Amino acid sequence: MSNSTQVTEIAVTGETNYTITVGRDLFERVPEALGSRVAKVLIVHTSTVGRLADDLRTSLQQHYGEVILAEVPDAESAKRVEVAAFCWQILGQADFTRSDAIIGLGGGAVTDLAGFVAATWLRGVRLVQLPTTVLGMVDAAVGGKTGINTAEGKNLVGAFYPPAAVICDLAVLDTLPKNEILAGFAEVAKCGFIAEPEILDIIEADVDRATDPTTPEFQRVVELAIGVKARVVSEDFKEGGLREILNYGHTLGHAIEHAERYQWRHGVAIAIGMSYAAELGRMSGALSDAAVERHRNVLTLLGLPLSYPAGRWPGLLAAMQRDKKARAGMLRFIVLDDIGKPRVLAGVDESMLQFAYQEIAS
Ligand SMILES: NC(=O)c1ccc[n+]([C@@H]2O[C@H](COP(=O)([O-])OP(=O)(O)OC[C@H]3O[C@@H](n4cnc5c(N)ncnc54)[C@H](O)[C@@H]3O)[C@@H](O)[C@H]2O)c1
Ligand SMILES: O=C(O)C(=O)C[C@@H](O)[C@H](O)[C@H](O)COP(=O)(O)O
Ligand SMILES: [Zn+2]
Repeated sequence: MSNSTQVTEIAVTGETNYTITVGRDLFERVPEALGSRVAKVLIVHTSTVGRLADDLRTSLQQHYGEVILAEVPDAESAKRVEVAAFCWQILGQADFTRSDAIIGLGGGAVTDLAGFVAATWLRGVRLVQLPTTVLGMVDAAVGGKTGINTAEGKNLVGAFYPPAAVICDLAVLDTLPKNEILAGFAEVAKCGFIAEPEILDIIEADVDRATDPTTPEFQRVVELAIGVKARVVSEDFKEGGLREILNYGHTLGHAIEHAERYQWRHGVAIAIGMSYAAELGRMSGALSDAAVERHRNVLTLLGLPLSYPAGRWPGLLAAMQRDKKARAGMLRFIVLDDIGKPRVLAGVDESMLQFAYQEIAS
């Protein structure tokens, strides 16, 4: 078990090369991550991490000519084209060039937006991600998927755009409310289900320690989850195949987020999506009752929901048709044959989809 103050570096390789650093009190490394060519820096953040943004700006002003703050609306309200346009306007008015840089400082919503702005400004400027939620650290900020939502659905506009570096400073989680930590653990558990059962063991052994950012168990599960993502992204950056496994629970989960008008936390919706995917895995043949029960147990330990109202099925089915994994109008899901054995399930009969939904409907 690693010491909670140790610093770990996890490499993403292949089509792209960068390092994810995990530890405590790491923000002094930001100038090194930005590099010496940079003259101006834009820090995209929400008011919830305003103090961090102010402190970071003050420290970066010793190194760079201009450090600008862009405060954006909270949570999913940040992932709108109007907010991207607000950032583009700041960049334009500050004469940002290709040798300048953007920092995403916040939860997954901010890092998705900041990444998208970095990918699109002048067709790409340097990006450093400083995630401040568990979900951002294990997932959103670390894999180079960037994007915003549209009225029709989640993440429908975006780009694959790698960061130059990701710094996961666990100390910034001191202010993160417990319900946000637990929502982020949906993606941690996802990595446990699809690839790394040790994560599930640690959660089952002592969920309070596993979800307490000051413990070695917490740093261990965060690093294991980042390791899963880094390995997958290194092999398949642009989601030609393997990367789809990171979408476990997301087909229904994204439809629920849409149905809830993006007022729910992503991880909470994904928890229900994984409970559904487990039922589909059982019905499509291979997943054992015990493995389905393990999903329920782990998600319940984390205080995450497993079910959604029965009457919402028609709307969810319509929203799922817009899932990025669908091909020629045919829905595809990630299901498990066993814990750690994901596969694509395609061409499923609508009646089976509905039958699986009945198993999780409240
Ligand atoms: N790009 C990807 O690969 C990827 C992966 C997973 C999720 N996502 C996206 O990430 C988003 C969800 O991210 P999230 O769960 O971090 O939600 P979020 O970004 O909405 O943050 C959750 C809440 O925590 C607050 N917050 C953030 N850091 C804080 C801190 N240190 N102290 C106190 N409050 C803090 C935020 O202001 C917000 O209110 C979704 O839009 C989802 O689609 C993207
Ligand atoms: O990194 C990936 O690939 C993922 O699928 C990770 C997901 O947890 C994440 O929510 C991602 O944003 C989903 O992407 P989408 O393209 O299905 O919207
Ligand atoms: Zn996700």
